[in-house]
Amino acid sequence: MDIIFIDDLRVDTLIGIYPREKAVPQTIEISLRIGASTASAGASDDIRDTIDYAVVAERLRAELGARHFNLLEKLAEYVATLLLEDFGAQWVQVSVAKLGMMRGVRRVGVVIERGAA
Ligand SMILES: Nc1nc2c(c(=O)[nH]1)N=C([C@H](O)[C@@H](O)CO)CN2
Repeated sequence: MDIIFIDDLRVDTLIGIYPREKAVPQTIEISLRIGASTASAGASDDIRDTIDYAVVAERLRAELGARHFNLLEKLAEYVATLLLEDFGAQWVQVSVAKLGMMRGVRRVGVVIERGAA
């Protein structure tokens, strides 16, 4: 399977189970592996024949900037569903990380895979 990827996309969103996390946006990092055939864009050299990673990034910033999720698991599920249903991905791996949440830990997060590899 071909892969279109985005690494460490920074997005501001309300995320977390604590009252402060529901009121103050945090910056999270999202990394995506988007499984989709790139053969037709590889032949045509036309952006309309592929999943435009710039459009994906802007869509995620807009969607997540307007929402609150308690858990990273739920946010990752939301992103995976969006990529499969709205962007026509066949398979996705979604990694979502919070930064500096715990003393002595750089990042914490979840990685999920959805769709058919
Ligand atoms: N598996 C998870 N564990 C935790 C999450 C989460 O989203 N998934 N979230 C929190 C708090 O919101 C966190 O920000 C406090 O450090 C705790 N554990």
